[in-house]
Amino acid sequence: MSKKSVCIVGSGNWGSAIAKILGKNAKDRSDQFETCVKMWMYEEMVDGRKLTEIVNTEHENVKYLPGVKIPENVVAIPDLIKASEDADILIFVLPHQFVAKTCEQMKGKIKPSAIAVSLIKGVSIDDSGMRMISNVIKEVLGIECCALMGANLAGEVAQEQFCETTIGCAVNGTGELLKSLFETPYFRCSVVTDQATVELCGALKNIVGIGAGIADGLGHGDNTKAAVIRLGLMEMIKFSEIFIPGSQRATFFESCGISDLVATCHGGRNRMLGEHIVKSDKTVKQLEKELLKGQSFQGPLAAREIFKMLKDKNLIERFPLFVSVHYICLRESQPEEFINCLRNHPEHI
Ligand SMILES: NC(=O)C1=CN([C@@H]2O[C@H](COP(=O)(O)OP(=O)(O)OC[C@H]3O[C@@H](n4cnc5c(N)ncnc54)[C@H](O)[C@@H]3O)[C@@H](O)[C@H]2O)C=CC1
Ligand SMILES: O=C(CO)COP(=O)(O)O
Repeated sequence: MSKKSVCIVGSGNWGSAIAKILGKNAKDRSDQFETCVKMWMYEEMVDGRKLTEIVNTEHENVKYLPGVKIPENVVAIPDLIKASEDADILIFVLPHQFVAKTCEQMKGKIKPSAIAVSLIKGVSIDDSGMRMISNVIKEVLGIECCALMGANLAGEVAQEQFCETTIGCAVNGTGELLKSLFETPYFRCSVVTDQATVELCGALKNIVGIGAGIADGLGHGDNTKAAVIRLGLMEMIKFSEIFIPGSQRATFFESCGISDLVATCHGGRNRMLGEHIVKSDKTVKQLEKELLKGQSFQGPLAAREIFKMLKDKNLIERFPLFVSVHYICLRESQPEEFINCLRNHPEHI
């Protein structure tokens, strides 16, 4: 079998943490993978220097993952086509709003035999309905695309603290190939075939994470947070039953399901957003700029997209938690209303 070359499409907080894993594994498993891992970087200036130049000389993404060394065999490249044209495995790890445009630029310029894996937590909604991000990648590029999601807060993964993740992949053999690319003693990968549910969990848990932050901001404790997690999980399951034919309940017990939900509701950026929505009167956009300094909250966009789906299908009453988070993010509803939403949730009737 010829060696596979790897390109990471994206280089933010999670992209940089995963670059640390992939760089080491590509080097250690040189019978399977090319040692050089290319990383496409959306170029920007940091203190008067190009970020790609900083990464390639100091081997650290000083803007998105400061304090963590990235292996020297990971090379940051500002030109998307140069980074991706020779790759056998494309790892997509961008905020979900940038995926379609990025893929359009790559269309027709990558290896037709390449495979992709999406680490992106979000969905794409348009007039034709909902598509998983892997489907957007698949349709634009015409290649196979799997998904990898789990309870994987980037900073903790970069510190090599133990965690699990889920690879969603229905194609025989590809899941095992991806497992051997990603797995480390501190990053354990399980492969499941129910890929759509894996991806949907990744998108929906960000909405629930904002709800957990709202409860925190209002001064509520662990019992309330547990209720947010349970009711959020029930809405996630119900949503998947309605919108994903064949979705399996067991997938919610993988890392991509309950574990990611718990991690996000305790330590995620979306949880932090919810808390600050309560404690200030700033917009989500202002809070993103101030709190994340270039990183991105994926929850508010997911809440807007899911709200649109629910409205189109006349299902708003059945998903009060998702809907309440959406209105609070828009500042069209007071954060205190979130607790009423929990109190009156249809799960209690
Ligand atoms: N950060 C985390 O702990 C985790 C994040 N994820 C998911 O991974 C995905 C990527 O997240 P992060 O790496 O954290 O990104 P991030 O939140 O750090 O976003 C910043 C990235 O977006 C890039 N960017 C800005 N404008 C762009 C444009 N116009 N086109 C293309 N790229 C642009 C920036 O260069 C930077 O690389 C998201 O879907 C997120 O939900 C998944 C697991 C963990
Ligand atoms: O997906 C994540 C952890 O698995 C990160 O969540 P946040 O985007 O809320 O930080």
